Amino acid sequence: MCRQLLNIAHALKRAAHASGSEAVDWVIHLDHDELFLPPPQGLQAHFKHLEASDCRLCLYQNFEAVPQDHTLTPFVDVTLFKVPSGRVSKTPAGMAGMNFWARRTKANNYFLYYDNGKSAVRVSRDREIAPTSVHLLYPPDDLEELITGQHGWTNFAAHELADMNLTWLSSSHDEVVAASKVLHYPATHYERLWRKYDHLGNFPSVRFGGDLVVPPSFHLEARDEYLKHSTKEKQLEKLKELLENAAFLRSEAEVQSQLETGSVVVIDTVKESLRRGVWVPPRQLRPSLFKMLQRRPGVKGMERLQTMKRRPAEVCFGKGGILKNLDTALDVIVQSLCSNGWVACGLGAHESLMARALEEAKSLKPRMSRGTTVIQNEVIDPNKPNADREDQILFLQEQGLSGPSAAKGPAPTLALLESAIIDIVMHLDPRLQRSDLQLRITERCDGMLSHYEKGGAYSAHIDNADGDGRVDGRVLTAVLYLNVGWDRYAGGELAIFQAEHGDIGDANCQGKWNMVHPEAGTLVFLRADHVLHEVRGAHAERYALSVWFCGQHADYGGS
Ligand SMILES: O=C(O)CCC(=O)C(=O)O
Ligand SMILES: [Fe+2]
Repeated sequence: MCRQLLNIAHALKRAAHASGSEAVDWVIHLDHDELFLPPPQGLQAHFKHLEASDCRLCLYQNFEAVPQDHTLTPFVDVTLFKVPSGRVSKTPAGMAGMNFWARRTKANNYFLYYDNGKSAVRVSRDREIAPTSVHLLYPPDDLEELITGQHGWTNFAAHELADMNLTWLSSSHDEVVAASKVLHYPATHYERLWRKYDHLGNFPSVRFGGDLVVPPSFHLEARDEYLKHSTKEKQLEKLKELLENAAFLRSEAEVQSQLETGSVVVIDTVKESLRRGVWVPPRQLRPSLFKMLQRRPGVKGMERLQTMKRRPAEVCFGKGGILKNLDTALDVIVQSLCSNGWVACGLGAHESLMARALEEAKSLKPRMSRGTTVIQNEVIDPNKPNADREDQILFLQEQGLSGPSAAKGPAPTLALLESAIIDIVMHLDPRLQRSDLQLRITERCDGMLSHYEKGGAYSAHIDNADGDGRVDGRVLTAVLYLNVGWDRYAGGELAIFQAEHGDIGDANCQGKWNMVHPEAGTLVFLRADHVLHEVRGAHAERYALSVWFCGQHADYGGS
């Protein structure tokens, strides 16, 4: 550790005083078993981008190599990486993926070695700084300025920062930062593992004179395995077993199943680059914010789209609904989302259940408040005369209406329907990952109950038109209507625009509006970040339960 700190101090000193061809603007500390994977646009553009925002420090997460066989040339052979825990979906599948790995070590470790990231720091000329640690290169004197000016960025998820005492960093959702990563190849051959522990020998479980206790870990398990045996042959054999059991995926089926849980990701850009001898950038995986905003039609464009033809939407699976044809239904939903961006289906819940849900929704009316629109993190005042939505809303969990005590509360049926929607989407998730959309659901939002009446409408919009201001924005909207005995003459249709020619932002876009009646049991899925839709004036009381799901590209991190 001392040697590493001295190395960094030396590098920073040289960087600060260097000039001409030696001049250096940024320093990043990497071990020799690590690589910095720049974002899709390439290193140059990335750092320019950061400089433009006057960022002084970036902290990148690391991705831990998962070998499929022993190799001494991991950079050319390993293409599977464990995804940092903060970026693994908190869905049942994601949790199963994390547990799959944890169960493989005595200490229940997900990452075998460290899972904090590595930082890059911008160097000021003629100014020497001492690094804070090998992982966090920020100059301690600058901390206050970094905090107040929000000059430190990280691609760690915001909810992870508190655990690492890093709340002073801002978690950036910018796709350029989020796509940059450190690839860590800590143990890819049993002989190298043996050498490490042969070198370290019987090291103590405490560091810094006892101030830091090394927690139970794969590191200590490997030390103990080494010490337990006296001959080199035996030590090699046992460490080989240990490494394979903890770190390797040996069959295609195992690889496939972990790719599906989202605990691992394929990153073959390093291998490809070394093989071809030129830098092969990872492909761009997410549309940039600029492109997303460009996709939104302007006022004139919207007026034009409003003149396009309207037709009744097809509602799939009729009375039997999704629940009675689950497997086929899931396939049809994914197929429609791929080709059209939306689908309307019957849920198949019993009519009496829907009637109870409607009663519960009505009883909650006094607790509802005006829906708000958020554009680029700014809440638009719903009382402004030109407000785009006229609904009343309520969030279930926020109001204590879902969760373990839901059964005793005033809305057990709504809570049940919310879990049914979530269950269906959890089943859709692996299919969406394999589909052309290559979409992985990573999170869900609190269920929202909405109410429209007296001609109330919600003008044409895309739910997540600007990235939602977070790393994984909303990608899927699910809306279940609760209106038993809905009178079709009362309007209130959900109108979904489907482009047939061009994109909705293009001046010559052509397409049709698909009109869905908000009848009890009709469940609509639409792509939250793509599909333009509106609620037409509703002249009767209109209730719906919506759940949004966040996600990311399934092979996020490069192909
Ligand atoms: O209730 C509906 O039909 C959809 C409402 C909607 O578009 C929204 O809340 O974003
Ligand atoms: Fe919407």
